Amino acid sequence: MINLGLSLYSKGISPDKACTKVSAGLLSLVCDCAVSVRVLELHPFKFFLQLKLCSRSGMFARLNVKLRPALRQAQLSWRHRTQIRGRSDTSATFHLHQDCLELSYGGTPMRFNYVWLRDHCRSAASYSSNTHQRNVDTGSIELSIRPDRTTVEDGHLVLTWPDGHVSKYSLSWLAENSYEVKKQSAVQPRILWNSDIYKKADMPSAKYNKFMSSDDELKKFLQHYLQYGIAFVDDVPATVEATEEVTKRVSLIRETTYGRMWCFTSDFSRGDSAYSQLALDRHTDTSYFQEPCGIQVFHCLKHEGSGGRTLLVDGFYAAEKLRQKSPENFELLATVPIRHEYIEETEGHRNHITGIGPVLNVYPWNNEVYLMRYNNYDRGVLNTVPHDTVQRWYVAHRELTAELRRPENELWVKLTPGKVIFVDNWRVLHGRESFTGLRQICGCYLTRDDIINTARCLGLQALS
Ligand SMILES: C[N+](C)(C)CCCC[C@H](N)C(=O)O
Ligand SMILES: O=C(O)CCC(=O)C(=O)O
Ligand SMILES: [Fe+2]
Repeated sequence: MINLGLSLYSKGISPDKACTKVSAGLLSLVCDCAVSVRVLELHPFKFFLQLKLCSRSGMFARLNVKLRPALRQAQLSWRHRTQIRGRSDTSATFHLHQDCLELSYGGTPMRFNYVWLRDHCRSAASYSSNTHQRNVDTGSIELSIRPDRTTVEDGHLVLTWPDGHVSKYSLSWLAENSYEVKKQSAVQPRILWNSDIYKKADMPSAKYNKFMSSDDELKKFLQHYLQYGIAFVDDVPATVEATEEVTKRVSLIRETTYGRMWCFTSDFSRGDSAYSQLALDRHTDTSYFQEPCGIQVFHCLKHEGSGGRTLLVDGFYAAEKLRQKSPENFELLATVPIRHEYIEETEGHRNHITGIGPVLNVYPWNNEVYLMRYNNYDRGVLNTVPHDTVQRWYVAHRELTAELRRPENELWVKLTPGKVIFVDNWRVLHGRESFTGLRQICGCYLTRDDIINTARCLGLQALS
């Protein structure tokens, strides 16, 4: 870890404000080693800003900048997150321990297990660079394996194994793939929002024609979606077909018991409150699936009446508030498995679906929330929790509910014909106001894997 003083040539930065006020390229930092740097990308994450920096001499680095909201002209401490790339003078040192090889490179000490190193050999015999698949038979690696010879040559760690096989790993590959670097990185850089933050960010909607024809427009849309968990396409013809066309640009449609593309109105055609005129409190959908649907798409094709606005709440913003205020309640919601259930017994439909998992799902290596299940309508009988935990669970659930219900966290939008919204159903809760008159909504669910696949193929950082 390197600690340097930094002067921030941008005033009034706080974690919340940073989300809206600062965008890539606006910050100029000068560090006390007299290297002036430019910000290429910026991702606010918890109490850090993640910056991708480029110096005049072309060095790249990713940094976590810790924010101290109280300071206006902030003196910030910063932490090296990954190696500095493109430097020929980057030195590396290694140490062979009993159980691992310790490598110091780019300021980060990293430990690599010996079996791991043999297992991750990238030589042609061990790994196919065409198919990106492993050829090594992991089951045949001696569990007590150690290299006979270890050197660093030309930016690579070179190991010779007892059977004579040589493995070469580029130092930057090792750094990028080390646990030490991963545990400091956000899998998905996000901008957490309340209504004010989202409105001030003033994110533009994509426009149908451009969205359908330009990959750049699609990329911008996906960047927006990945950062905020919601994104809009405007000027879409108010038909199911055009809505389907738009969704197919980003992902495969996930067919469910509601169909592939669905169209619903308040006709009680299904045994669920969505098919009524009632208000619906904030919730995530399909919490009763073992894997809740990743994305929900809505397009209001028609509304002749009043009310019916859509409510959106960033569940991860609320979860982070809970983590700050009551880490033990956060922990409880992240560990106690609960059941959600969908029981439908109507003339045309019989379904009984259940899914079990905690309200908050957190990656264990970096404590990042990646999925929230929150649906009080569909929450099943609570019998997966021992007696002495039940009361504590309700207290924790209440505290999360209070955060989710803060008026300042509510973003209300009226969906109108032409406006298609994509909602990250693992993160952003939706609800609706009660309404009168004929209101027709079409949409579909999408698979999360596929939208992220599209984003990654367009060069965006998504779940890396
Ligand atoms: C979207 N569509 C109207 C098709 C289905 C609605 C499903 C509603 C269910 N209670 C849930 O939250 O999953
Ligand atoms: O009617 C709406 O706006 C949304 C209803 C709902 O929650 C859903 O369909 O999942
Ligand atoms: Fe819903």
